[in-house]
Amino acid sequence: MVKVNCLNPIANCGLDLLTENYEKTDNFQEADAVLVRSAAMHDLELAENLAAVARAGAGVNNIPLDKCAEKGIVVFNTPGANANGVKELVIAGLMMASRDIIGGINWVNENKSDEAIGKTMEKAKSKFAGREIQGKKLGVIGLGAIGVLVANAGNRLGMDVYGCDPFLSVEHALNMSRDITLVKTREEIFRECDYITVHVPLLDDTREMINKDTMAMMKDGTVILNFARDLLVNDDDMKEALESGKIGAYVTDFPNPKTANMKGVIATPHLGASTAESEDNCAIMAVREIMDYMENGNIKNSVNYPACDAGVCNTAGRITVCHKNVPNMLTQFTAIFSKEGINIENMINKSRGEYAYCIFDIGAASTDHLVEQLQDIEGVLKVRIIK
Ligand SMILES: NC(=O)c1ccc[n+]([C@@H]2O[C@H](COP(=O)([O-])OP(=O)(O)OC[C@H]3O[C@@H](n4cnc5c(N)ncnc54)[C@H](O)[C@@H]3O)[C@@H](O)[C@H]2O)c1
Ligand SMILES: O=C(O)CC[C@@H](O)C(=O)O
Repeated sequence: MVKVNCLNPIANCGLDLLTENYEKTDNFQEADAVLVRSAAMHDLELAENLAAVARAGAGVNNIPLDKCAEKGIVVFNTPGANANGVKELVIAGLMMASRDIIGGINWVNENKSDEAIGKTMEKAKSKFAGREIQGKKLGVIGLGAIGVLVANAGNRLGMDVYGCDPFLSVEHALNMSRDITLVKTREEIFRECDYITVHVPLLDDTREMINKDTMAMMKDGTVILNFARDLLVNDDDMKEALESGKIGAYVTDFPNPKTANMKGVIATPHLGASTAESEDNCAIMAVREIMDYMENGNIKNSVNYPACDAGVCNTAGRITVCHKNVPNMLTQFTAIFSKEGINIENMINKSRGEYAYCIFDIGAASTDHLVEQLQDIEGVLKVRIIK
């Protein structure tokens, strides 16, 4: 029985895929697999039995990826599964920053008892006048699942769209409208655009990419949209830029104690992926990834181990090994099978940075004795019997 712990609520349509071989547990420490959304995992103790963590979403900065890799715990995410939900909220953000929709709605609420509201509003409305986005320049930093959808939507809304992504994948490039101008550096976006939206993961290279120096390059009144992570922006510098008018508005899905109370900020409470469709897509993808890993040892969409797919095992046994990507590991593994007189019928070994993963399909049923010997090799992080 595989024990699954959910650190956040996960949509039922995903959990319903779990068969009778799986059991939900409220105890994180006894889980073999964990499903998580935004819960912070950095301070959690990782038990020996934990084999997999699936993030029902894109960002994995709430998960200690290296600590997991070091313990042979494979971490998955669900690329693209919530991208449309975020894109739609970004478009709402573009509109809210351009037309004073919020000021207007607040005015109606404040004046809802006015019998003559139909007349008074005609006088009041000039306070809430805005500008149109058509013909304005939109800069998209990060052209991944979300960035490409935002760039294409901006283009369809008549915006002049610039995009930047030093690691642009072929898949995303193929999905991008040819009307979008690709630039090499984010500085070109900072200098050119009226609206700048960031869709990058939070990494050392992207942390506080919107700061005093980069905002100094921007046109006066530039609108910044941040539906990625709050730490991509230096909040103190943003406050100064909003006060001086350098930045016209800061739209963020990640308010914190500083920005929640900052003049010029339009904030939503991390709502980007909070749609029934996104939650369902993420839950289904995350559960399928966990099931394929637990049942077959296959890895798809991992963020700390290489992709590895051996299909369903049709030999007598299958053993998987998470290990350090260092010389001489395979020789030591195969020596053990050879000593036990077991034929390796199929074998896949893949590496990713410091870590590697091996699937052995063997001609005999796997035994605890085999696992113990493999586990004793220096550099081996986790060994699992699949069959
Ligand atoms: N508001 C929400 O609810 C919500 C929902 C989903 C994702 N997110 C955030 O949005 C981020 C992007 O999500 P996604 O699904 O598009 O992920 P993704 O992995 O598909 O795309 C990220 C893109 O950023 C690019 N990138 C990395 N470093 C870069 C750099 N220095 N400069 C420019 N581009 C760089 C990558 O090449 C990739 O194409 C996530 O990491 C997450 O933090 C927020
Ligand atoms: O799970 C959520 O609600 C948000 C997910 C989002 O931040 C992500 O990175 O995918």
